[in-house]
Amino acid sequence: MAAAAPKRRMGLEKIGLYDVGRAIGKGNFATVRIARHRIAKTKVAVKSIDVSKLDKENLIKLEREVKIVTMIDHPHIVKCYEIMRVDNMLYIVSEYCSTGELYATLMGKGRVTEDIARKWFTETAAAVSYLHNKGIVHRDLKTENILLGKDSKIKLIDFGFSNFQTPDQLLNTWCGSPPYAAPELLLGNSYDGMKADIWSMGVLLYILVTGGFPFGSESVNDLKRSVLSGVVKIPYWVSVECADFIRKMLVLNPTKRMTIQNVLAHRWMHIRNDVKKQVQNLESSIRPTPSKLNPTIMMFMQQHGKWTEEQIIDAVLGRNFESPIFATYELLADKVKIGSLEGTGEEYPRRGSRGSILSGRANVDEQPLTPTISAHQLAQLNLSSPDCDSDDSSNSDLCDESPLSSLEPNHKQFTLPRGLDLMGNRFENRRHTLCASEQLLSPNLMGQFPPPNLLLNNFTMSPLGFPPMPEGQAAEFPFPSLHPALGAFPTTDLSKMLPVPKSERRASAGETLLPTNFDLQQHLANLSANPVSFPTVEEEGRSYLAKYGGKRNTVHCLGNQIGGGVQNPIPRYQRTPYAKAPPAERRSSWASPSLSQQQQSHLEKIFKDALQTNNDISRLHKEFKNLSHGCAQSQITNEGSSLACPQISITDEYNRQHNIAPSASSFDPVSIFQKNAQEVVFGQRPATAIGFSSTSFSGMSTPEQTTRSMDDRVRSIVCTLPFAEVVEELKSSLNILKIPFAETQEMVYEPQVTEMRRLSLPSGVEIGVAVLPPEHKSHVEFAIINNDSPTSEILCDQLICRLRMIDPNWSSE
Ligand SMILES: Nc1ncnc2c1ncn2[C@@H]1O[C@H](COP(=O)(O)OP(=O)(O)OP(=O)(O)O)[C@@H](O)[C@H]1O
Repeated sequence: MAAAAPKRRMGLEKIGLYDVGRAIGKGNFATVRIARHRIAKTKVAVKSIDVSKLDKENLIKLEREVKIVTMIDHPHIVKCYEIMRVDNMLYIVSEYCSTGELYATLMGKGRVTEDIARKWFTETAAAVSYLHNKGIVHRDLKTENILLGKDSKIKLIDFGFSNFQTPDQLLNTWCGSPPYAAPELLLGNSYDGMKADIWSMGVLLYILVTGGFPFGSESVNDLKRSVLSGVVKIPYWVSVECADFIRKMLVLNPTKRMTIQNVLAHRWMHIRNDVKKQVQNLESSIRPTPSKLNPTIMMFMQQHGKWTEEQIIDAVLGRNFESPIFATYELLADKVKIGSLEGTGEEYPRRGSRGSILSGRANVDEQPLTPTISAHQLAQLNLSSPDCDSDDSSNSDLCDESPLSSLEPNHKQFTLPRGLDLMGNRFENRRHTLCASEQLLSPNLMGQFPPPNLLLNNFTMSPLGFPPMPEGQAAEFPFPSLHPALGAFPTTDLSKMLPVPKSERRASAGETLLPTNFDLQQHLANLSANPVSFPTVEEEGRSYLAKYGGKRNTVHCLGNQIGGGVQNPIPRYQRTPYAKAPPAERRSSWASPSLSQQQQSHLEKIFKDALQTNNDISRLHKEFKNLSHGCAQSQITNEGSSLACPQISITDEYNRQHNIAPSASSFDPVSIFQKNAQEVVFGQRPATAIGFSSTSFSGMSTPEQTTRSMDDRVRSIVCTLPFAEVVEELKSSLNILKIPFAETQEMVYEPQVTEMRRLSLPSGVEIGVAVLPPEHKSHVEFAIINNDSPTSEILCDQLICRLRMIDPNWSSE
């Protein structure tokens, strides 16, 4: 039943104090993956770069990026927590924004209203103003480098091309993305990076309010021509103020172009918006280097991280980004909104006020050797992160079957409707930053740019899609040719945007990354020739089972007992009522509320019999038929056997999260069980009858109960004491601690069926006890499946300690 906890973190790589999961982004040289800090339990983004693959120029750039990200701290810039260097790899750990790129949002929405545009643009401008005031230029402002955090807050990322610039200095390196590049860059001139940023901001605002790019082009040369023409066509629905603003940012002559101060002062920015106050508030919310350290966090870190007070003080006040201590403190501080805890009089004094800088101890009050934390303090550490979406109590969306392949997972697993498929796969369509050297993109060589690519082909055609019809006008303009914006925007059918063939993705500097016209034609031909078809539910079920071997995440029954010796693909140590499979493999089983306890017991009994009588499941099959009789809302025929099991619903984590199938699919579990099932679940949750994996796209029934995502925070112990004694000990410990619990009895269907006792605590801790072969010892598992918190961890630790005390022969798995 149980295993050592680390082994359960399937698919999660451990780097430093992080469990690193699936990839969420890919850049020129970097892969960005989602991760979770093991102490703070905060989700973060980890950008990994293999430095051995970088040339000297890119190494310098990388070190500059590191320098810049560790010196900036702004509410609208993704915050860096830690820099790790392991072997050839460099990892930049930063706050995680789950909502994704503005680019993807715009791909879905098209243009946004001017009010929304104003909010996002003001936040971006505040971040750029902060950078420019610090003498930093971003040089790659674009919708792909703007993420949306919690509450749709803008978070600027990607400082790969940022640099320092003194007031009179001009820069020479060509970098950025062509559609956002200022004319002086396109011309290959030396340039003022700050003014180049303003140009990119002009393009950004244009995209926000129109849904398309301002300059059309068939190629970089055409783009250049279009930019240098000085003509910016702005559709009629854009307000006069906004059009004026855009034009002032897209001024060809950089010396006449707006500065960031002018941007913040433009009247469009002030419509229903107190920009000055907003920017001031933002600047004042930038946390200064803490003068005092939070005592609760200090104690928590001493207990959980086993660091000394001195180590913590040194790392935090020294802002040592290469120390896990600093990152842990900052992550915890962000959770408790440190500001609210400061000034309580209990703080640790800042380094500067101490007598001895070296020891850091002179003025520090002696703390108790074993610091204690009150429940109240612990609760504060468990607060959500105030700003970003980093707080999370589970690793549920960290893992994937194959972390790196997850860059294109859904493309393969689901057949999406045509438009969605092509638009939604941002990894295929997204534009990448070109990082060309000056020579490569010098005016003379620009004409020799590689073959036209789709992105550039579609500049005029609004890669973000045809501008949505003005509200209420759609009916009046049924045909694209009649669209009021037609004069300015040649139409493009976005559904025909072509995914970039892998072979053509650019790997590095200055490459073109998109397909040629030939590929486009081929693609269009294929589109009409092969209309997209959805797999049937059965096909999905079968293909999922074929792929994942019917894995599921709860009580197990060996598949090789059934249907001819297929080995259960899940190693014994992972087969636990609490272990979590990576999300790609995981699915939730929703049970039938109509399945009574009695019916369930009956099914269990038949199943047990089936195991003992040569795996004959015909009775079970019949039973399902009987069960389904009279409630056949969704008749599903599966190769001759017509069964209706509308209440046995299967969906998967991905569908649920992405609302693809808000409901689940139902299909005939018995037929699939006969052919493919490796495991069967009875009694996983009180009402669950049977569970299979599925990657269903088409939903049919409604989940009757919300699934609880299984966290992998599992502890375990193997006791030599009898099962009943272990259960009693746990129950009496909980009673002493005055912690209520619900007790349920379940069966674990191993070759030898055994009883399992489950104690469910309202705080989200689940304790399972079962006697398991081969030793027939009492295996106890503790899982925090909800509201992951240090308090829950401490409770599990205490109970484990208690069991160890009464059972000197205990062992770990
Ligand atoms: N903090 C984050 N939270 C969520 N997603 C992120 C985060 N940081 C990066 N990403 C995702 O990873 C992608 C690549 O990250 P980033 O732009 O930093 O890499 P890069 O190598 O500099 O990319 P490029 O070559 O496009 O400039 C982003 O576009 C974004 O989708």
